[in-house]
Amino acid sequence: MYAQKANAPTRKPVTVPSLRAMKAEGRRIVMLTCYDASFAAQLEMAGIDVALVGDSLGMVIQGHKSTLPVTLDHMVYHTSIVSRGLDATLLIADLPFMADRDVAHVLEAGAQLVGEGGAAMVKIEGASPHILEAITALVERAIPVCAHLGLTPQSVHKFGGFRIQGRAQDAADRLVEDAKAVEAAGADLLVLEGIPTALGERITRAVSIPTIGIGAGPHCDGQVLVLHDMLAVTPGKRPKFSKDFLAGRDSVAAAIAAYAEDVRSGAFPAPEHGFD
Ligand SMILES: Nc1nc(=O)c2c([nH]1)NC[C@@H]1CN(c3ccc(C(=O)N[C@@H](CCC(=O)O)C(=O)O)cc3)CN21
Ligand SMILES: CC(C)C(=O)C(=O)O
Ligand SMILES: [Mg+2]
Repeated sequence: MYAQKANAPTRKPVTVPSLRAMKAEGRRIVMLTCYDASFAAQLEMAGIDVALVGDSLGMVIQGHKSTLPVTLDHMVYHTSIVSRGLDATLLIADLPFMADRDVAHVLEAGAQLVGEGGAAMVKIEGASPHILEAITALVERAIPVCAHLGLTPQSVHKFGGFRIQGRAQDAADRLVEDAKAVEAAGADLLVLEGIPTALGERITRAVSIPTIGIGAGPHCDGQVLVLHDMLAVTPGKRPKFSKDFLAGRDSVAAAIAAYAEDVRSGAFPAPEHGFD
């Protein structure tokens, strides 16, 4: 961890219980992905609540076309270097593709991401029976879990691309049931990705744990974006739900601060960042 800057204001550490308190009090949760110590220090100084070491690093750091080639070793490495740049910001790490092959692998991955990597929480995609079992197994060992539903990128081949999920009524109903199931299994946080705005609102009301949206509309309890998308350094096409916060600003610090302010005020996401 970097030493506290002499005149930097101190911030209370963000914790798993404090995220629940934020939902209860209607204070929006600000989350960004992060992959190294220097950017972690930028997130820390901007007062970002949660940093996510996403397996999106396979795309924006490694240059792959999906998140599937990312390994547990890659995730542990990036989690450990991000953790050195953080202080009060809560750190979450993604479980990579196929770390969920069985509960033993999930627990080993959780042990490495939290024990070696320094994450406070791990994120796992989906709500199939073996995922629910894995969530409970982690929570029973005091590893808090962030669930992830909707456009879960590790299912890209099943979806036939990065497609918005939950558009049909039956698919929407299934996602509401999945959200209740991950909460019942013990998840403390829920990322909703690539779903219609109305469904983001419905799920946020159906669960008592905070929801964090990315392409899920403005009614979620918080928002997350891929860091490279909001700084517009992602090569090629960026998802429609992202926004360039560096445009018209003169520093990375100003862009990250503006993102935090716009999420907290409700200015981001705007209707054009959502799906009907
Ligand atoms: N740079 C980056 N940003 C992300 O948000 C992101 C990643 N990488 N990698 C992992 C996943 C993949 N994600 C993506 C990627 C593309 C679309 C996309 O192109 N969506 C279309 C909508 C398609 C539809 O309507 O069904 C879009 O226009 O945004 C969405 C999510 C989100 N995550
Ligand atoms: C987009 C977020 C939610 C993610 O899972 C990632 O960055 O890998
Ligand atoms: Mg991910």
